[in-house]
Amino acid sequence: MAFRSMICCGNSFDRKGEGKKQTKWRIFSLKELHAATNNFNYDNKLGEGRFGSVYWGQLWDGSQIAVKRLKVWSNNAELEFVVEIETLGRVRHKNLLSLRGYCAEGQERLIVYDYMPNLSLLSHLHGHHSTECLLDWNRRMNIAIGSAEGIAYLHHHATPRIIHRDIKASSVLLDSDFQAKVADFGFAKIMPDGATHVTTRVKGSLGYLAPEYAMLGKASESCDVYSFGILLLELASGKKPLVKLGQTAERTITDWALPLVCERKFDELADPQLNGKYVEEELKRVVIVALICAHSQPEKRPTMLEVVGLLKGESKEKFAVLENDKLFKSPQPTDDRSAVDDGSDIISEE
Ligand SMILES: Nc1ncnc2c1ncn2[C@@H]1O[C@H](COP(=O)(O)OP(=O)(O)OP(=O)(O)O)[C@@H](O)[C@H]1O
Repeated sequence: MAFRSMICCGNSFDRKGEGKKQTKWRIFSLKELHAATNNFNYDNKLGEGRFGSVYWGQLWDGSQIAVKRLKVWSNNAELEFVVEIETLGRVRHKNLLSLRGYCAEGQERLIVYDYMPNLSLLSHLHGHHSTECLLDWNRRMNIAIGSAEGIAYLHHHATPRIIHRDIKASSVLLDSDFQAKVADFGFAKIMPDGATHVTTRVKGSLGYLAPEYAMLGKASESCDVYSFGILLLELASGKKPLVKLGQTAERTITDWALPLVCERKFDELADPQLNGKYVEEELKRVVIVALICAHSQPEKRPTMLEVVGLLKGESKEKFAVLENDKLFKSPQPTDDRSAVDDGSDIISEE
């Protein structure tokens, strides 16, 4: 199927502008989704997550969709599913992936989204598209600010407020203009316990979990801020949240980045794929904000609204204070080194 290679580098791909026009929220029939996805054909499969598989599809009007077919559900949870999905469906922001609708027939639970032609940040940083180097510094900055704005909207403007709980590179999708669309918000909450491979208390992903969330299982906005900090470091450096140290050992991306920041070696933090083409001031801003977001003490982390201002360079005085935080003074006091231990050893990958 041709769509697999249809990576989109500019405006021209989205001929009809489907990605931009506001689509009406509605209920889909199973029959319609079968037709759109060629009966959930393997060739249409975009990928598989913990909660189910995602398929590319095309509706009768030509618009492209992504259909998430959930794995585990039971007949009697239909009402719960519909109520939660209807709530999420009302959340609209330019940097959030809108839900177009859903289908709940028999045991089937499906969620329909707009298809994002440039796929996820993960695929550009570490996956299929990482060698194509489509993420120049300007795009990365836009993605950083856009995704921060999307999450800030969930925390501060959505009613009820939404804690994402699973911010990571694969949850940030990219539209035809490489604008960030944060996906899967509120999703960890609506899935019944047992449908994920992590513990039933903690529904996040390895390497991105705030230490207090990993240990106590209590989600809050500041846990999202922590995960966002990890995502920012990943975006700037091209490194994974857990950096390999030989065959078995791993260290967290914050453990790797913090000493470099203390020694002001910002050039060593930049993704080599950028070939030195980045704006130094912005890189420094992203990395410092990232490490403050990933502070071990939740009360030291900024809010997402503050993060937006900092990334945009609007809060110069606040940034000057952060830059001189004791976290960035070399040598590292033991307390602050633990800032970067995400406590992820309590979660198994299986
Ligand atoms: N709207 C979309 N447009 C394009 N690709 C999508 C869309 N939604 C999901 N995908 C892709 O489908 C794949 C599976 O997504 P899914 O959200 O189920 O899992 P995940 O986020 O990769 O992992 P997990 O859910 O386990 O945390 C990913 O590669 C994702 O990039």
